[in-house]
This record gives sequence, structure tokens and C-alpha cells, in this order.
Amino acid sequence: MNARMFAYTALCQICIHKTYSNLYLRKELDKAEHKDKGLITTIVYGTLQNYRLCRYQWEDMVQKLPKEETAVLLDMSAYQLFYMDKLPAYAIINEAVEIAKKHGGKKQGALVNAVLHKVMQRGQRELPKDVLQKLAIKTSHPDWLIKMWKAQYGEETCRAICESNMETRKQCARVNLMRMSREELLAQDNQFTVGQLASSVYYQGTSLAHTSWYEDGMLSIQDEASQLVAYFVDPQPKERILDVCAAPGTKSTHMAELMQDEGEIICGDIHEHRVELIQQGADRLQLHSIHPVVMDATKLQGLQEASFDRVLCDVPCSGYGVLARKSDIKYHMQSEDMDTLIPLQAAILEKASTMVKQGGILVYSTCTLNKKENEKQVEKFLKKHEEFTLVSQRTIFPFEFGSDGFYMAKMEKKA
Ligand SMILES: C[S@@+](CC[C@H](N)C(=O)[O-])C[C@H]1O[C@@H](n2cnc3c(N)ncnc32)[C@H](O)[C@@H]1O
Repeated sequence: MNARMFAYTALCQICIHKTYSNLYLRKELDKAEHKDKGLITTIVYGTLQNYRLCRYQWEDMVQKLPKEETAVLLDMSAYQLFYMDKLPAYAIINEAVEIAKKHGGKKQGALVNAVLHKVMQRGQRELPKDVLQKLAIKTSHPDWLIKMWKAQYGEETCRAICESNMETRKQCARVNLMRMSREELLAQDNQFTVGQLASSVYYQGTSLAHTSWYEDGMLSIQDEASQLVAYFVDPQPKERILDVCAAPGTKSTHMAELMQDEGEIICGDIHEHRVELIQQGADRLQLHSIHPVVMDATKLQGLQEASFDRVLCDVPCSGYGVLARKSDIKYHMQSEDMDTLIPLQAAILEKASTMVKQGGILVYSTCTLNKKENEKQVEKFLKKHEEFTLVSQRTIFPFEFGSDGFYMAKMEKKA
């Protein structure tokens, strides 16, 4: 299968059948020729990240939208025509026509041929005049999200978030300081550069997960904003910690490292297959204070109330802070996604709070930028629970450090 046919098949799976892009590519990319792998990855992720901009280039050339497969093919062709360097237009169009014929017959082939020739003749379509519409198309974010960010954070911040989401994030890792110092790693491998936190480094190679450093448990793959959560919890050696939504264990294992692996961290998650990942992570990092358990955070059966020094609720969320890294969320997100998440987050926070000792700490965190899931959620909780006071809260916008967007709130239970 040639590179464009491969990219087309991948995009249909991801966009229409909702297969996760990273899982699909991890499994299938090995079947592609080595020389094609870079091109395939660039077309797939480029089309996903720019899905609105790509569609905008051709949607006014058709009376009604063609079937989904053809629309995906036109999107990826528009991406190659306008946003990739050095690809000859005739090759892009010829191959798209061949793919359309093969999958949809002569009629689809003719449609793709006609649309792409018109698109190429016109060149890049002028963006809308309206400032927010222009931002939405240019950075491929849905109108409702732009409207929400503008209302919640103001127009300037909304623009900065959208623009930052179009940047390529660095590969970031957290050094396991129990096993080696950051300086030792930097001295031994010049693919790493120093990060902005005490434990963080950036990697310039192809894949962190394939380094011996990762395999040998010297580091974990984790964005810097996400690393800030464990510092925010500030766990101390010998404490008893509860992490109620812990899988795959990135923050639990960071807390264990900060505690010098002394104490106990109960790491719950509702999904059994994800709980296994926590144990695998702890084994790889050689941490013994981690205790993974399958557990529903809205019930927390079998745990003794008021018995934990610190409780972390890193709740399931809409993920609007990680759109630069997770093209799938960007492509598929719907405003209705929040409707089920918000009551679930409230129920988790409510139950988890009962586990905090007097004088103990409760941390609520998300990787989303949405006050309804963040500040408002914490506000509602504090109104109901006078026994807790807000110590501090923080929103990390992606444009501040070129990191993911995060929210975290720290509350203390009265002694
Ligand atoms: C944001 S992720 C947690 C990431 C994790 N803290 C880390 O740093 O690796 C949210 C997790 O909540 C879990 N989850 C969803 N509903 C849950 C529930 N009712 N009880 C416990 N875990 C739940 C999901 O399986 C998912 O692993």
C-alpha cells in the first residue's frame, strides 16, 4: 500500500470509526515501508490538527457534502496541497482520484478530480472577516469552544490558547530522581536538554518510549504541567496517600518518587486493564509504595474514612488542555461531552473528600480549560463543605510554558 492510501485508510479509521490515532498507527505503521512512515504520520496528524482549515478549502466547491470517506480524502488532499512543502500538486490529485475510484467508484473519482482542480486553481481560500470565525477556522477549533473560552477567559487568552494549540509540543520526561540525577542523564545523553522543573527534561530523539532510559525506569514520559500536580500535592515521606483516579499512574509514581518511596499510596481506578498499567509503571520505576486497586471513586468501598494525609482527585475531564497533543480529542469533541463529566467529577470529589484526615489535604485536578469543570466545580464543593478551605488554585495555560493546559486546586480539611 502506498503512503497516501495508507494515510487515507488511517484517517477513515480515526475520523469515521473513532479508532485512537496513536493505537492505530502504533499497530499498523510497521506494515508501511520505512521510507513512507514520516510522510504518513505527517499527513495523518496534520489533517487531524487542521481539520477545519482543510475542509474550509473545498467545502464551498460542492453543493452538498459528499460521503464521509470522500470528505476525509478531500481534507487530506487539501492539507498536502497547501500545508506541506515540496509535494507536486499533480501527484496529490492523481493519487486522490485513484483512491476515490478504488473505494467509491468512477463517480467519486470524478467528483474528487473536479473539486481538487478547482481548489488548486483558486489557491488558499481567504479566511472569514469575523475575528473569532477566522480564529476558529485558522486554528481548527469548534465555534462553541472558542465562544466558551472567550466568555470564560477573555478574547486575548482565548486567542493565545488556540494559537498555542497549533504548536508542536516538546517530548518531555520526568527523571526518576531516586535512580539518577538530572545532571547525570544530561551528561550521558546529548539528546536530552534541561526542562523548566527540577525533574523535567526535553528529548530531541524520535521516541522516548524506545530509549533504554525509559525501559530501565530512569524516567517517565510526562508533560511539565502534569508534573506540577504532584508538587502541588506535596506528599511527604511516610504519609498515607489516596489517588482515586490513578491510571496509568503517572502522578502516583511521581508522588512515590517525591516521598522517597516511603509511605503508602493507594492508587484506584475503575478500569481493570488500566490498573494493570499502574503496577507495570511501578515495577519499571522500582517503586514499592504504590498499591494499585480496581475501585470506583464515587464509592471507594473498603477504605476507612478520614484515614489519608492527602487525597488526589485527578478526575476524568474533557481534555481541552491537551488538544495540541491529542488530535483525536480535537477532532471528535462535542460540547455535550461535559454533561456527563461534570456530575461524575462532582461525585468523585464528594466521595474522595470523606477520606481526608483532619488537617489533611485534598487536591482536585484536570487537564482541561473549562471553568465549569474547574473553578466552578471547586466553588460548589466548598460551599457545601465548610470543613474544607481553599489553600490555592492554579490554571496553567498552554501558552505560558508551551505545556499542556491544567487546573489544580488544593483544599485543607480543618484540624
Ligand atoms: C485523567 S485520567 C487519570 C490520569 C492519572 N492520574 C495519571 O496521572 O496517570 C482519569 C482516570 O479516571 C478513571 N476513572 C473514570 N471514572 C472513574 C471512577 N468512577 N472511579 C475511578 N476512576 C475513574 C479513568 O479510567 C482514567 O484512568
